[in-house]
Amino acid sequence: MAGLLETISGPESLRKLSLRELNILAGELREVIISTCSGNGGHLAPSLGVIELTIALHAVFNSPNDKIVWDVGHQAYAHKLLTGRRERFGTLRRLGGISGFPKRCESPHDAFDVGHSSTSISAALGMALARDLKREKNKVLAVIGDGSMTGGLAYEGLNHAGHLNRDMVVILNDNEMSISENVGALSSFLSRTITSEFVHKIKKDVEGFLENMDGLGRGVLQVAKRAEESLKGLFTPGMLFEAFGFEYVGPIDGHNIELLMQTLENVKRFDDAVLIHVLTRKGKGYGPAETNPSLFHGVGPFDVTSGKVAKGKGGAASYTFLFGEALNKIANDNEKVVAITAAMPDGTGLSAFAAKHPDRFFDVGIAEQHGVTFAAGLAGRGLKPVFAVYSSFLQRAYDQIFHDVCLQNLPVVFAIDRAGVVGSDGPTHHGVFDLSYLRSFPQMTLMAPKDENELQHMLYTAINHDGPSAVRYPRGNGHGVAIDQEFREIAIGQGEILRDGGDVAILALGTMVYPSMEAADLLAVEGLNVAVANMRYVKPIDRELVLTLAAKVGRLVTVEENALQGGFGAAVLEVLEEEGLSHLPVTRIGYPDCFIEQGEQSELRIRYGLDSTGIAKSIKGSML
Ligand SMILES: Cc1ncc(C[n+]2csc(CCOP(=O)(O)OP(=O)(O)O)c2C)c(N)n1
Ligand SMILES: CC(=O)[C@@H](O)[C@H](O)COP(=O)(O)O
Ligand SMILES: [Mg+2]
Repeated sequence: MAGLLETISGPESLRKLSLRELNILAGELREVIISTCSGNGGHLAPSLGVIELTIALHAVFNSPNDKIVWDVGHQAYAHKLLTGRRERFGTLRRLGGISGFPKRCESPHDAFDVGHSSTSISAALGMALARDLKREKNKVLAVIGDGSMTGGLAYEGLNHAGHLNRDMVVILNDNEMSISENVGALSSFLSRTITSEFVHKIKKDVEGFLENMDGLGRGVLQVAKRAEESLKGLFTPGMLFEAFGFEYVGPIDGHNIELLMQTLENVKRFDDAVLIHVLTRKGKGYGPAETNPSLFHGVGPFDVTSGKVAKGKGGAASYTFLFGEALNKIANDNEKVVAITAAMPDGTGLSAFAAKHPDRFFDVGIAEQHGVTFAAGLAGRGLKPVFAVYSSFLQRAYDQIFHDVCLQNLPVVFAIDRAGVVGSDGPTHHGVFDLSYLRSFPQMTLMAPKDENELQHMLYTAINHDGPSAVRYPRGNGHGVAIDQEFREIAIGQGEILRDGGDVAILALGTMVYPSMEAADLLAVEGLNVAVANMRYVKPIDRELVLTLAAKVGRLVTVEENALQGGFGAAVLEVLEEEGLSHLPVTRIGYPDCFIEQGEQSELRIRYGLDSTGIAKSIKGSML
């Protein structure tokens, strides 16, 4: 590692450096971030894009007294390196290591925990208000990307902040990218810099013209200038933010440390709500990431020289890919099928659908709430919307699922990807609550496939079902099973027995079916006869199957990749209670009542006893 960075013990060290040294430091930060991400994976392109901005922020403001709130937080690697985490940076995103996102428990410089988008303005406003009420002195800054500005929550924050006009700064980091290309009217509005330059030129020309006209009074010049200002306002991004009550500064070059520092120093003196519009390049300084910022947005390990991303573990295709394939095929025959993503066409496997059926594909931006209600509108008019969404991001739209979909019994299909633990992104991103939060809604049909072949049949079943439905499946590879060429419906609410046995019955769901079968094999070696059922549906649950196994075997074990609170096992307990069978011994295996840390998916499943050995161990323990 190069020399300057090693001398930085905290942000205060930056203030001793010359501009030249700050620029050298930017290069060193880039090197460390690229090399660490090449081994650990991570959000490389977003972090490379804000290195100069991060240096300028920490050089001008006084964190942790001043509060810097990063939106999403996936761009905060330079911030981490400058705020005392250089030595631990090699553990980024690893089990037991530092988080890929700001975390208050990790450092006093992390003002707010993040991972989900568009929260920064609201959180920063709360901090500004708290400061004023407590008569403290500090500055509060929110750093938000143009993609995150597509989320409605950002406007709720802007609306309130502009109205209160407290001393706070919003920095809009505009790189014209979300994970993929940014979408929506706002994004085209923000990129009107050419028009703004054009207007600036007109302004200069008009000024020159008026100044050269003898006989025109100063008043006329001022009126003309005001007219030019309003013309400028009509054409520049500033108009929008000024309408919200913010002072608008920019757009400025987000890779020019000197300019950034000057601007921040100026703004530091204001005590109003100010928005600084900063233009940056995603992936800045690393060729492969600049060329392909989507790939390097959140990337796995890669070779630094070639920019080649390491092949995964190989083997079977991912659930995500097979979902996309199946949806494409279903949509070929059913023109009512439309697909929706909230800014994740690649991550959800919908890119192929977008290419094939562009008129039936909708990227709504980072707007899960809108995505759900939009889907409800489409369904209400006879279409079959499939909203492909990560489990943890769908949490955003809880009320829309209730009020706009379930209450009206509208046939919206939720294709819930990243259900279960997701790995290195950690607690903000694990999808371990969807069974609990969806199961409570009347009219909802909720299923989880044991493998990728069952996923395609479930998707087909959901699309043909006349009511709300959800299919949840994990991040990562399928099992490599054969994929049927014909779709078939899987009877709603019907599970299947995969293995008979008389000592104990495992009722397994989704990703836990195969490890449960393996656990049964392990227990067989020890003389235990274990039945295994693939329950398929959490709602409606297969009551008959639960009761049959309860009667035949008498000892039940439920296994799910969800929080135990309110999950699939809880649904089984409810059935038993309703049937007067509460006395039967039941062991529930799933995630406990805590937030699950970051780590490889396999590491976490082992840690929480959700691998075959862990399941076998719990079962043996329950029989002692
Ligand atoms: C609620 C929510 N939905 C989706 C995501 C996934 N996501 C993470 S970053 C990102 C794009 C953010 O774009 P922007 O704010 O412009 O930051 P950039 O990566 O361009 O720096 C998305 C869609 C998320 N983190 N939170
Ligand atoms: C920061 C963020 O929310 C996304 O970039 C997320 O990390 C993507 O996760 P996947 O890698 O599972 O698509
Ligand atoms: Mg962006």
